[in-house]
Amino acid sequence: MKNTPTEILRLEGVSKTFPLKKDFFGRVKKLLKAVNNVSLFIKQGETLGVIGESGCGKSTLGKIILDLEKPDRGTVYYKGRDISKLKGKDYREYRRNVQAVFQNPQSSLNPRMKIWEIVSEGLRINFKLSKKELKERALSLLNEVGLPSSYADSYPHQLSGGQKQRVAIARALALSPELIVADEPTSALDVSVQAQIVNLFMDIQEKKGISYFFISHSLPVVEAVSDRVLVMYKGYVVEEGKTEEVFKETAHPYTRLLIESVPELFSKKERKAVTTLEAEDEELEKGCPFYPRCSVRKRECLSYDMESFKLTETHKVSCILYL
Ligand SMILES: Nc1ncnc2c1ncn2[C@@H]1O[C@H](COP(=O)(O)OP(=O)(O)OP(=O)(O)O)[C@@H](O)[C@H]1O
Repeated sequence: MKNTPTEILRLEGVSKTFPLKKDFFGRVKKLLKAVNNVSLFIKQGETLGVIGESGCGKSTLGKIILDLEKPDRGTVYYKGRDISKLKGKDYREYRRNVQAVFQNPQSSLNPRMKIWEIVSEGLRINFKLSKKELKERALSLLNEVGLPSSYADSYPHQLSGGQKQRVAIARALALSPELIVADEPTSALDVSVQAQIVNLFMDIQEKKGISYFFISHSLPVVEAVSDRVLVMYKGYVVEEGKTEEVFKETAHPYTRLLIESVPELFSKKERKAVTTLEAEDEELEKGCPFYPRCSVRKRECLSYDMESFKLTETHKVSCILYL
């Protein structure tokens, strides 16, 4: 019998708001809903991609998974256990097993540390290892990410952007994590280097069976790496499904709009007539947040509570047209 992959992470009904406007006395006047009632799961060895335009809540969701932001509502489960209740050894295990690679390797690497020290820092903190052992482990990690050992004694400023991102990946791998939150890991890199880094992520996954929560506003990158995809709009997941469902059987008008804006993903014949209305991007008190920009909107959308509709076992959409 084939083993079903273990579920590494699950979010249930997670929301996060930030104070948007404060009055003269510092009292909060308006709240920004950055993440809105999001539920998701990530299984062992799979990549869950997240797409959506700037400010839709992708990074906040990533930070919630990493416990760098606390949700106001909802629960994050690591292997079935609520992370807000994990203590001591159990909490440390979760933090070791869920690592991050951020967009800008320049700012995420300490400029005063040598490359081998950066890569082995997590091991130094978590395990009692000698300097010799740490360096040996760092050299092997550099090798895993395609960097020659001769870089071990260099400093970050001596490396190119792509090489620095390889160092950040090696650092994330040092503690043998089960899940990596990769937040726009290729966006700061030259186009020619982006594909190499995407390939590195995929090679590592194949060898180690790691899972990725892969955030990117680049649709071709997300399509290439992901098994499943979430589409976010103003903090809501408006569509989710297997990669081919989201990209080929696109259901939500917003997802269609996103895909339309990347010409190489859609041949002219396949393009559907979805255009943005000229309406400004106004904030609605209730109803579908995409309403002001939607070309297929109806009056009922203004009272729609964003309940999701199952198109298949794996494909879900939050749009009143499907209810
Ligand atoms: N610490 C914070 N305080 C106040 N507002 C915040 C904070 N962090 C994020 N936000 C706001 O929450 C919303 C979602 O931000 P987030 O960074 O999660 O979006 P994103 O989809 O990752 O965008 P980008 O692609 O530009 O990184 C944005 O409007 C952002 O300004």
